[in-house]
Amino acid sequence: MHDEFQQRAYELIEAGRYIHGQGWAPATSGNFSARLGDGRIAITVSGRHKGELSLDDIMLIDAEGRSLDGRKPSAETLLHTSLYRRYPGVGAVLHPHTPSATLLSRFFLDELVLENYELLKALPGIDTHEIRIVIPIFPNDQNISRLALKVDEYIELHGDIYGYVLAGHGFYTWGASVKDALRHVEALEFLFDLEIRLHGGGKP
Ligand SMILES: CSCCC(=O)C(=O)COP(=O)(O)O
Ligand SMILES: [Zn+2]
Repeated sequence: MHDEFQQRAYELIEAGRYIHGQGWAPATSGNFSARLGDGRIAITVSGRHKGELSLDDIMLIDAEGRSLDGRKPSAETLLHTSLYRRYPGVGAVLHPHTPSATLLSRFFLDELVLENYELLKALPGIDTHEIRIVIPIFPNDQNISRLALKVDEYIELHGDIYGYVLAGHGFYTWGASVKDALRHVEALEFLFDLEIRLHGGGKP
């Protein structure tokens, strides 16, 4: 019987294999995390290849993002912890570097509106295509704590979001479980791709 850390870690390993297999985490890009019942967070060690993760590539941090084993967690850890802080129901955060999310900011300035897509029903609480959701696009920033603050302030001002894009970088989305978050990755990447094509881009 695996303990909770191992169960979440294996889910992240499997998600990483799938995400990399789709071409959504090239080289060592992307990072993934899952929250445990006691508030600690299992997260990918910084710089690891996300398609070839093993148990040793997943580590534990506290809710503030501090390493609990001396290793270096993802460079983008604070983007994960601020989402867990804001959303108590969130159990997993996934950050892929998909082609469409990376290209999106070349087509849209500071937000993407998604509406009238049946696939929006893959997102939590949505049961009709007759809905309009906004995916904010933030300028990329190497200062992750400043970026995390900017995302948090946006949510405070505009209300809940399903994910966000970092310009020329990738996107973040989350869910109650790793499985839910992965469904949101797939749905959003599909819709980003459609919007790019709709606005004159070829298949990225
Ligand atoms: C080579 S990708 C640059 C860093 C990045 O954007 C990323 O998602 C991976 O960083 P991590 O520290 O989580 O491995
Ligand atoms: Zn990244």
